[in-house]
Amino acid sequence: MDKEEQRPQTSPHVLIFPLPAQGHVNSMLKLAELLALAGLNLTFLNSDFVHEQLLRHTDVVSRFLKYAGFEFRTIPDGLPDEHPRAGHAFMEIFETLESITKPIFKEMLVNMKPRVDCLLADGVLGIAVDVAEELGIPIVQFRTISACSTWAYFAVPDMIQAGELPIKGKEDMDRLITSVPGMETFLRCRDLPGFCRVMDSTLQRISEDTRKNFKGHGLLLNTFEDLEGDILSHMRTKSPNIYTVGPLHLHLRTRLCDSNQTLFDQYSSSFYEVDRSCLSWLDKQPKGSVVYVSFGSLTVLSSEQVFEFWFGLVNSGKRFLWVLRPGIMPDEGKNIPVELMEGSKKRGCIVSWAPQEEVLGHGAIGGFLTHSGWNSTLESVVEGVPMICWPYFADQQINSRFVSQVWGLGLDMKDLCDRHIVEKMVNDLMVERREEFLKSATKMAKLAKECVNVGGSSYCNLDRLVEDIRSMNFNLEK
Ligand SMILES: O=c1ccn([C@@H]2O[C@H](COP(=O)(O)OP(=O)(O)O[C@H]3O[C@H](CO)[C@@H](O)[C@H](O)[C@H]3O)[C@@H](O)[C@H]2O)c(=O)[nH]1
Repeated sequence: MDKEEQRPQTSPHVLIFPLPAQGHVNSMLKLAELLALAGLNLTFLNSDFVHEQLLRHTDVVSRFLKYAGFEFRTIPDGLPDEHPRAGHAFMEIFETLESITKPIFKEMLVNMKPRVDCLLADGVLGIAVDVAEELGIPIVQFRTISACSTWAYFAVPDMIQAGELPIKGKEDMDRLITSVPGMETFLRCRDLPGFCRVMDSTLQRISEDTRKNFKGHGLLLNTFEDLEGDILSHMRTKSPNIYTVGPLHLHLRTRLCDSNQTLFDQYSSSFYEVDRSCLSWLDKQPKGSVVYVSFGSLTVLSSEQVFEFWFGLVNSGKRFLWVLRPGIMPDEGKNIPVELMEGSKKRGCIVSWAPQEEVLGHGAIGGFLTHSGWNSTLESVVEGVPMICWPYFADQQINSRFVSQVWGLGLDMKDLCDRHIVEKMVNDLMVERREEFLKSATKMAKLAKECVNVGGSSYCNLDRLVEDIRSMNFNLEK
């Protein structure tokens, strides 16, 4: 029996289309599994490149076989195989998605059987919105970033109109931005993404795509009301139909446990080989003593930057577990100073990719030095781990401001990359201000759990989304 015959006939068919990037595919796969558990028929559309990584490094494809109504399909992202798909070069994908992927996607949708009843597309895929509109298919968009970042992106035209953008140069960085409702008192120029610093086509595209997010049948966010309720209330004045369903990884874990499914910690959607040896190393470290360091899947660092972090970590005298992903440092080749090698041997563990969710949940972890990608931020929030933020690009700049200024969950290093600052911040996080950060982090972790439990806001919103998709009745006044 092929997949088409296995699909429950009474359920609608939803096509899920993520941006082909680790941070996007991770959360959309989790959402997909939640929807599969709810019995919807789903097609998950990966780029050929991403699908190959998943096949190589995970069992995710076989894992989804158990859902009768689930199918993976693939599509080219238009980039050559050897493209790094990281750092600022990643942005080139938006051009090839438009020129190469879009027409293929349209034809795929026209011919897909059974017919697609609803498109659940990544909110940065303007191409999906265009095609859905052209073919008259209902679309729910999913922004994989925080509500606060989405809201700041939405306000870009207002910032321009108010003369607050463009930023005039380095001396302008501490100026307060006052035209983003809800952030008037603390959002500075330096908290805006790099693309706001130069008025180019990226800024225009991101701003236009974000405006489109508020025009579909619904906007889905991987966040929870207790974390971002204030900003969400501003957003709801522009788009009443917002579903907050996060933290998705915790939500999925909870619902899988409820339905007695496979343990979540054995489930990876990594594009890299996961090195689980760091878990045995963590087992040998004292409780709360280790700083976990990871900059996600897209950050690119110079060897100078790597050495500044490394010296800062070693000089802090604290234990550390550091993920140095393949390709994170394209200019590697500099000799590593002896004191770094020795300091790392004594107190460090370096791996090329870690089982991050499990690492953050390990009792030995006391803090997280992060690039403030939204998944990493949420994973830290869920485990009650305080953060030092070193935002690299895009939404990360805003997330890090909220972590330090609004939620009190850690420190924001912003544009600084200096061994003395790293050392001081590690000491502040792990010793001097430890109690203060732990208190807020523990409280927020508890609220996150409540949101995804039966009756919690994210739990109810997911049920509402499934119901709305089933009835194809997106009440925009809800
Ligand atoms: O060794 C590692 C390192 C990371 N991860 C996972 O990889 C994901 C990384 O996601 P994220 O923290 O969001 O960072 P990026 O990979 O940089 O994500 C991109 O996508 C995010 C969601 O849209 C944005 O917030 C970021 O700015 C953008 O760079 C997380 O789920 C981590 O658990 C691992 O499993 N092992």
